[in-house]
Amino acid sequence: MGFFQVINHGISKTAIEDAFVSSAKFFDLPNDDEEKKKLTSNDIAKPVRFEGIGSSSSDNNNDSKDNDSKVSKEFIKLYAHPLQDWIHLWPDHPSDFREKIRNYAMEMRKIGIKFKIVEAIMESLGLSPNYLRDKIEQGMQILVINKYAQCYGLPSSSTFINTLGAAPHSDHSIITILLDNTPGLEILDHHSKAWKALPAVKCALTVLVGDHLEVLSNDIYESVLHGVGLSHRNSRISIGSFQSLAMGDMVEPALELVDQDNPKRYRANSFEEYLKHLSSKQPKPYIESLKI
Ligand SMILES: O=C(O)CCC(=O)C(=O)O
Ligand SMILES: [Fe+2]
Repeated sequence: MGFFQVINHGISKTAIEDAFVSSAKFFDLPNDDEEKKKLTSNDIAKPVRFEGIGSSSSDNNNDSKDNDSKVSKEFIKLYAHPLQDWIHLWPDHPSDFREKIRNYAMEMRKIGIKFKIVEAIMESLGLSPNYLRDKIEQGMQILVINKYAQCYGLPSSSTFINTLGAAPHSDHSIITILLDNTPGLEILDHHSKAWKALPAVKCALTVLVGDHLEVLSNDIYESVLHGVGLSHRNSRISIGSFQSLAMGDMVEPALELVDQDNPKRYRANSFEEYLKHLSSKQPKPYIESLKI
């Protein structure tokens, strides 16, 4: 279905809790706070940027204009690898933001790349566990911290079809590792074509298949359409760690997965190209634009 959940991952509870507390403190700063004002931008190419509630751009490639107008979330996007290139651009208050978010980013990188997740995915495809290892290690990591507004007066069964937190989209990444402080993510089940709420497993990491994994696996893995509804119960914070190759590195179907019966289904493309696609505001989802 394009995602899996990981438990017993060994990431310290403190690192996770600290990242959520520090993120909440950032979002709680008043909107005319200097730091927020300085980082506010809807230029998607910016390595660090904040967007407050009600703005009209989005980092998701197939949020439609109609959906955008209803979206009720704010977020901060942070390039996070190589850390030393970016951390000085991150907010420096709340005073512990850089430290706590850096720790979190490093934990996500460790579990995603240095340990088993990417390796296991490569192995499951019949590729060497080290496939693209160096490129992935030197690749990009982007953190997106989202805060969804609490929405009073909603029926408890409301879904994002009615009231959007994040419009349906797939991520551009190879994988995205997500954590949230309250449930809300829904995914489209390819088989039944129904939207389903993700199982709420305490402390589980949710790993989403991104477009670039669909490409490199030549359609064995399919990236997952996902979105977020708003809750009447409480506001929600989620932190996604997007793992990709470097900006200009080309991603294409692994040659080992291409033969006469399984021709190449996608053209080679890069993260840089994805950004261009986003800025062009084409309605076509990025992954569709890559299909041969
Ligand atoms: O908030 C979530 O659970 C999902 C966020 C998301 O899909 C994204 O930032 O790309
Ligand atoms: Fe996403």
